[in-house]
Amino acid sequence: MSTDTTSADKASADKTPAGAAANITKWHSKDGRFRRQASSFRSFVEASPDAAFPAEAGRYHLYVSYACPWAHRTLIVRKLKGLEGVIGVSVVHYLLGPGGWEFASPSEVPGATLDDVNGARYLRELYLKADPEYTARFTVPVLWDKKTGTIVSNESAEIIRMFNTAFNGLVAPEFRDVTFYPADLKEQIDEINGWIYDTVNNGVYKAGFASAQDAYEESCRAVFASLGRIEGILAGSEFLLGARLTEADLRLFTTIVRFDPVYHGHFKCNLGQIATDYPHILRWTREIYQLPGVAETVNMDHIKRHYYMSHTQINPFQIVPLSNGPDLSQPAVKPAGRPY
Ligand SMILES: N[C@@H](CCC(=O)N[C@@H](CS)C(=O)NCC(=O)O)C(=O)O
Repeated sequence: MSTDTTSADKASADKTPAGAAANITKWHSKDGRFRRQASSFRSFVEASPDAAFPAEAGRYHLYVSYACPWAHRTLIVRKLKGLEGVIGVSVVHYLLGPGGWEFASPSEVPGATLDDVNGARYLRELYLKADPEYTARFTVPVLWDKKTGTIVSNESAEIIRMFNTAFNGLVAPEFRDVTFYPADLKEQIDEINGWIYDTVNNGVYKAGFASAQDAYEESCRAVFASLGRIEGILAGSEFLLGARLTEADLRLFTTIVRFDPVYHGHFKCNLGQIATDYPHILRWTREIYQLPGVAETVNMDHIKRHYYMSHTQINPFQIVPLSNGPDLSQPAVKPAGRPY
């Protein structure tokens, strides 16, 4: 992940509401390219009771947005690892407004929650509680430690690794051996995550937030080159790395469910669509969507409203398009192709 310091990185440094309002949508650097900042809180919950952050039921709390593809990964792994009774969740309002992510009652915004753990109105309050000197962006997801009152991690890639193993002693027996990062596939998972992160997960953002034509075109073409490569892999394989569902699939899935309804139009990734041009990716998306518990982590209303209504520099009238993309509840039919 890039650690370049950009004007976007510093966008949240001005903590006054006016400063935040002026900066919240400034995501691109002087050269017109979007660079995602590196996450700041990088501790790990571990199984050992002697660890700085030992796994304990009810001690850790996850703050997410249903809209955010990075937060979405953590929600899926929490669900598929049977961690719902062990780690609580709070969900922010879909709108990323001038003050950053804000909590809302479910009666005000269905699907959102208030912050029952810290009583915060804005997510930024948690960051400043954890580190009063914090000057970077106030992002979701956040894994919060209720015992020490701090942020364990705000890096989704690492939160899903913790969820994968650290809490195994606390989950029901049927979830203990479930792993999305099996020892024999680690290298392959890391390798595929690398190019999928750069060209697809983050690639759509690089296309969408580019403020220079060449930066947009380069990123958009890279998105579709990788989708073509992925379509080829999934034509001959049930999941990205064979018959086992891994972390690599879950990380890609959250971008693909947003692709047709959001990235195709809003981020101008319009050289193709999953529904019509990538039958193998569509089959794979449906397969994952239909795993028990996954569909309830996909809130298309929050997803669409977040992107189309928050990024007013791209969509000033905040019109939210009607389509939700392909119906993922339809049977996951394998199109004609190589047998796997
Ligand atoms: N590296 C982080 C990235 C998280 C991230 O960029 N989240 C976005 C939402 S999709 C966010 O909260 N942005 C708020 C902001 O930048 O002000 C992760 O994967 O956990």
